Formats: sequence, structure tokens, C-alpha cells
Amino acid sequence: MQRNHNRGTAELRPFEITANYLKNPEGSVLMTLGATKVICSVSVEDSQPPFLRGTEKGWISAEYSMLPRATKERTRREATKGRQTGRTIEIQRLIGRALRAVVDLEKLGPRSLVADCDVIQADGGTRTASITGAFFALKLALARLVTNKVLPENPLKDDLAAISVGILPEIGPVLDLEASEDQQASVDMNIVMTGQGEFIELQGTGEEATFSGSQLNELLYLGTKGIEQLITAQRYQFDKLQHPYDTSDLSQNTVVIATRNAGKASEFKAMFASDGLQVKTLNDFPDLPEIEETGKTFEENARLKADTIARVLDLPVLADDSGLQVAALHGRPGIYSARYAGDHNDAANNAKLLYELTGVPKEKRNATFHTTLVFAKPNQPENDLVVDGEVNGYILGIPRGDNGFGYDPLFLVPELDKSLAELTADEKNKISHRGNALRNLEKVWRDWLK
Ligand SMILES: O=c1[nH]c(=O)c2ncn([C@@H]3O[C@H](COP(=O)(O)OP(=O)(O)OP(=O)(O)O)[C@@H](O)[C@H]3O)c2[nH]1
Ligand SMILES: [Mg+2]
Repeated sequence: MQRNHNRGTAELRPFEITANYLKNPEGSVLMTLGATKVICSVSVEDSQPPFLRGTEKGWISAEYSMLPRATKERTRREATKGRQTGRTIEIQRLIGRALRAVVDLEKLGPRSLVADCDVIQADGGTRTASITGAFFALKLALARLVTNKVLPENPLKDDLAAISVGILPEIGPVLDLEASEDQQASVDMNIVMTGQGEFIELQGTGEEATFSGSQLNELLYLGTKGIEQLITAQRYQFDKLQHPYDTSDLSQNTVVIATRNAGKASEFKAMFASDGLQVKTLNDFPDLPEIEETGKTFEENARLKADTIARVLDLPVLADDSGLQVAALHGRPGIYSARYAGDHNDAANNAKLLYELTGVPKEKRNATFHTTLVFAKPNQPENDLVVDGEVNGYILGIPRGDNGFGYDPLFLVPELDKSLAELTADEKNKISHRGNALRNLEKVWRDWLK
């Protein structure tokens, strides 16, 4: 068994959170996750449920429904049947509980919020997509109440998202089940989690099957990673609504690179200048928040940077994840090169590297600089263009040269008998990991961008 579109076990389907989708509600969202589409709206009412009358406390509830043709075959409307199914009631209670967990109901005051989640197309994960979308609609509604001075203070305590995970035959634990997978899964589970990484609800069940503690841990790990991505996207989306990023002055000849590293930026500028292309980096968009590099590989981190920024800026974006792999240190610092000594500090990183290599003889100090470049178009992670580049050398015992950045003064290129920091920018680009990766990109990106 293989997942559709060769999806990885830890990969979400492409998703999109379209804010302010409807005109009337205080908050509204079209949430899509693969082919699953849910319209979520949040309405504010100046009344309290009976059990809160006489208090200053507010309430949040939810209603869930599915359009007849959301499913492969038409399902009868619950309104026509005259009653809601047990499934519907269970799901809407779940959505209400999830939303209430992240709002201070005292601060909400004597009013009610109702989240309506209407599934217009169902391809698995409708309840979790409803929660993720309803939360965003709620966030929009509460922000509006604060802007309009209805509320003195925002009662939102945390972010929130939900996702499904499951165990598939032959594959094992996977993130984000689509409907065809849901039918085959021996175990499926819905995870609802806050931005702080706290669980609100776990619904896990075996179907003619059982699951072990270690499988449960794996499912929780996958779910956590998926939810982190959803929450990151929500935060970006929200920030973007508060301060839209102005990309109008970017010409056709601009490449946006998702980096804040000035050393990388100047290398990219020099390399693209020969093509007549201008480079912008995240430093040109100071409002963009940090991207947490939670991936386990260079490629995962580069995708995270490129996909996130491409989505936010709505432009094609190139990202670089790179690092130094030292043989005597079993490939370390690798993806942790920037934060090897804690915070990102080149001098401390170099000092730590030298310390860890104390007593290692010259011939055993071989190392490789690696770069993975990912070029991403907005909201099409499946089409990401991925290329690599490397350069081999040795780690010196004493730094040499003042050019470059990072570990350059410690990286000896044996063919030139010079450290990377003793090379001019042009000389470094001709042989460097980043230069090699760009030359590999050069061969393919024009066709890909068409
Ligand atoms: O001497 C070096 N010459 C290089 O040519 C080079 N390329 C990468 N590195 C090191 O590896 C980390 C990458 O980490 P990284 O890819 O996450 O980048 P970063 O965090 O600095 O910036 P960003 O692109 O993520 O914003 C960097 O910080 C550096 O320590 C280099 N060191
Ligand atoms: Mg980084």
C-alpha cells in the first residue's frame, strides 16, 4: 500500500485557511485539507444559556452538519429526517469543548458565541478540519470584538488545532487520514491540541484491531507535528491579516529567499546578480515571525521555510537549509549547525567545534558542507523543487581568513589549500555547497516555474 500522491507518513495534505470567507458572521473561514472542505463561521449573540443567567460568564457552542452531496453518494439532510444523528451530536459537542478550552469565558462576558461548521465536501478528517477552521473563525470574531471595543481585553488564551492520525496496513502510523485511508485504517485517532502543545482531547480507537503503547506514542508524535504546522499557518495567516505584506513593488525579476542569515543572503545576491535577478530576504519583511526549524532533515527544514513563506507572501520562495557534517562527530552538527552552541552565534559554534575535535588528528578531521535548496510555489508543497549541493574538506585546528560566515574560517578546501574564509565571495561560490546546489537548481528551476 502506498499513500496517494506519494504522501509521506508524516505529511499533511495541502491545506488552506481562507479568512473572512463570508460577509455576515463576525468570524468566518473556508478550511480545506486535501479534498475536505468546511465552512466555519462564528456568530456573537447577546444572550447566555439558561444555566449561566445571572452570572457574568459567556459560553461557546458549536453546530456541525454535512451537505447532502459532501459525500460520494447523496446523504439525506438531517433536517428532512427530522433529527440529528448521534455522530453529529458527538462531533458538535467535541468542537464546542475544544473551543471553550482556549477561551477565558469570564472575560468573554455575558454573551454566547456559536460556531457553525458546515462540511461542503468530505474526504476524511471533517471533524478535525472543523475544529481547526472554527478556531480560526473564533480568533477572527474575538479580534473584531476587541477592535470594536465590545470587549476591553481579548479572552483568547491559546491557539488550537486538530488533526487525525491512524495506522495503515503495510505502512504503519501516519498523519492525516483521507477517506480512502480511513476505511482501511486498523486504528484511527483524532487529536485536539493547543498552541502550547497541551492536549484537549484524544479519541483513539482500534477497529477489529489493537494498538500498543509505542504505536500510541508514534501517533501522538505525528499528530503533534501536524498540529504544529496548522497552528504555525494560522498564526502567519492571522498576522498577515493584521499587517498585510506588501509585495506589490516586487518586480518579475525578484527572487524571494526565506532566510534571515546575512551571509547566505549576500551569497545568493551575488549568484543571482549574474542572471539579472534581484534578491529579497526575510529581512525585507521584518514583520514575518520566526519559523521554527522542527524538521529532522535538511530537506524537511528547507521545505518548512519555503512552504510557509510562499504561503504567506503568495509568491514562489526559495529556502536554504545547510550545515556542516563532521565525520569524527558522526555527522554532527548537521541540521543543528546554526544552533550548535545554543543560540545562533558563529564564534561560540566554532569554539565548540574545535573543542569537540580536540586531539583528533588531521586526517580524521574530514567534513562536508551540505545545502538543500527548496523552491516552493504557494500552497503546492507536492510540487516543491528540491536540490542538494556539497563540498568536502577538513576542519582546521586554528581559524584562517576573514571572509564568509559561520564555520568558513575552520573549513579547509584541500584542492586550494585555503579555508573558505580565505576565498573571495566569487571563489567560494565556485566550489561551495551553496554554489553547487544553485548550479543544480539552475538546470531545472526555469522549467519548474513556468
Ligand atoms: O561557514 C559556513 N559557511 C557556509 O557556507 C555555511 N552554510 C551554512 N553554514 C552553517 O550552517 C548553519 C545553517 O543553518 P540554517 O540552514 O538553519 O541557516 P540559518 O539559521 O543561519 O538561516 P535561515 O536560512 O534558516 O534563516 C549556518 O547558520 C552556519 O552555521 C555555514 N557555515
Ligand atoms: Mg535556520
